Amino acid sequence: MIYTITFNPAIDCVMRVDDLAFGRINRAASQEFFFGGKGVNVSYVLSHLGRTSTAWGFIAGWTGAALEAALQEDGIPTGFIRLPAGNTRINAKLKGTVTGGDSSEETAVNAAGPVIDEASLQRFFSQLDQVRPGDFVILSGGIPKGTPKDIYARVMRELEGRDVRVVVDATQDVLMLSLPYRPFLVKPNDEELAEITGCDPLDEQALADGARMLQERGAQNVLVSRGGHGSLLLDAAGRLQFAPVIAGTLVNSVGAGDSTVAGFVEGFLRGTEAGLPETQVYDEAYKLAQACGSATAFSPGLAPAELVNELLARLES
Ligand SMILES: O=P(O)(O)OC[C@@]1(O)O[C@H](CO)[C@@H](O)[C@@H]1O
Repeated sequence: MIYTITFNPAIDCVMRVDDLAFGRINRAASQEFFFGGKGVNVSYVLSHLGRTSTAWGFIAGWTGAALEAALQEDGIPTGFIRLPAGNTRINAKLKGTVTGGDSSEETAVNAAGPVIDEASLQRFFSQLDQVRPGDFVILSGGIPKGTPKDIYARVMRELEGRDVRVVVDATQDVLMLSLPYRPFLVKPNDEELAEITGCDPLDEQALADGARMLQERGAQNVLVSRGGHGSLLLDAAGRLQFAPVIAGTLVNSVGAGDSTVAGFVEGFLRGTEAGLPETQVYDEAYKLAQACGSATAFSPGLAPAELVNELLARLES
């Protein structure tokens, strides 16, 4: 089983606004709602690829109830802990031109989200008893204010010795503190890696050094997404590869990184299930990761299966 864990899920309100300016009323040309948060997005992309995962994490209030109902309606099993107070956050994602500018940009305002109380955290830790050998646990996204920065590390400590592969998609201390527990995959983007290494901007050499540092500290596979510049993978077999971006038109970058994570996990499972040798398994995982990330970037929503397959075929040709 794959469990995605989103400590701070969100309803993403995506609005197209042209000539955006502070200090006045801006009118949106379009508005769409997506049920998200990083782990939830991973669950959605996995389901597009035909793989079942269970979405865990914390929800609150009417927004949380709406998110849970939507996932269930979309066939994604859930096991969220309901917090006693607050509401699951609504994140504003604005796309369009800013006054004075001529190119379209993406601006996000991510809300803080509800506080996770101690009793709910305890319930969550009891839930981890359900995780079995061979399972994947994907810890994705930011944590609400007041949640200890070593929370992902604590989850991993709890799962230690159970033959569980853990993926960590987090930033700064939350990521760094998880490394001694040997996460199967970490996926910082280049900006996050720059924050960690203190080296900005990162050229290819600095990116490679940063990835090696994360591996030396414990990560098994390190996948660094670089937006329009492609990505790099330092795999568990010690091979470093840079991949250029797949050609296409950017429609939406929200969730592209999460789609990359989903693709890597699904590709790893497909390769393993097919009995491929280790290095080929990572090659398959990396290709599907790229195809899924780009399929989301080129679509209004998350990685449609048809486009994923089309891009994968392009990478394989
Ligand atoms: O605040 P976090 O948890 O870092 O990021 C949350 C978020 O921006 O990540 C997803 C895209 O990756 C969105 O669905 C969501 O709004």
